[in-house]
Amino acid sequence: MAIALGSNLGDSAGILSAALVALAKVSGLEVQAQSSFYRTAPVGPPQPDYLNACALLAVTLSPETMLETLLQVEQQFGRVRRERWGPRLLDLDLLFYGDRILTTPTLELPHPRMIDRAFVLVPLAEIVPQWRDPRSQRSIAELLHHLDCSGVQRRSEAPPDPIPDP
Ligand SMILES: Nc1ncnc2c1ncn2[C@@H]1O[C@H](COP(=O)(O)OP(=O)(O)OP(=O)(O)O)[C@@H](O)[C@H]1O
Ligand SMILES: Nc1nc2c(c(=O)[nH]1)N=C(CO)CN2
Repeated sequence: MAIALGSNLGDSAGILSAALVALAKVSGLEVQAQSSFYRTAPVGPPQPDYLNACALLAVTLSPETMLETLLQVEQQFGRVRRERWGPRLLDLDLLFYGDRILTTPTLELPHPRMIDRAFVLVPLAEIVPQWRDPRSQRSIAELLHHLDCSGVQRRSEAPPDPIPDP
């Protein structure tokens, strides 16, 4: 499964890195790959630029438990829910879970807005370029073809793949 990370308040690079460390400590969850960090123009109301990234996770947790885990890590980093699409210290979204298509009152998979967001698809293409949207069957490259990527700028190299514990 994959997640998107975003922050546009505080030390965004430190927050995204620390959130990935916090997630890697959750039992039943392994961070398999993470993208570079990207500075991205805000979508929605006027607000500071975001730092965005994506990560690929191997999990034994259900989609619902994963969503709860992401909400807990958001709260750990002091996220206060205010206006929709407004500024935040940390936003974690579940992008997809295998090729499951799911709609419950609290969780929709794949994330319904991810295919319209260059700030999600550009980092995602780095770590899972072969992914296809199970609804439209379109590849990331096909989806990106229709999007304006001019507001998405790479800020850091992806770290090397994690060395497995002995
Ligand atoms: N795939 C998903 N990933 C994360 N949250 C989801 C997903 N599908 C539904 N939700 C629901 O959306 C709720 C609101 O999420 P959030 O506050 O992060 O929205 P947002 O970041 O303002 O906007 P967006 O969802 O467009 O990124 C969550 O509490 C969760 O129940
Ligand atoms: N560039 C960018 N814009 C956004 C982002 C984000 O992560 N990056 N998140 C939002 C709330 O989901 C609203 N707007």
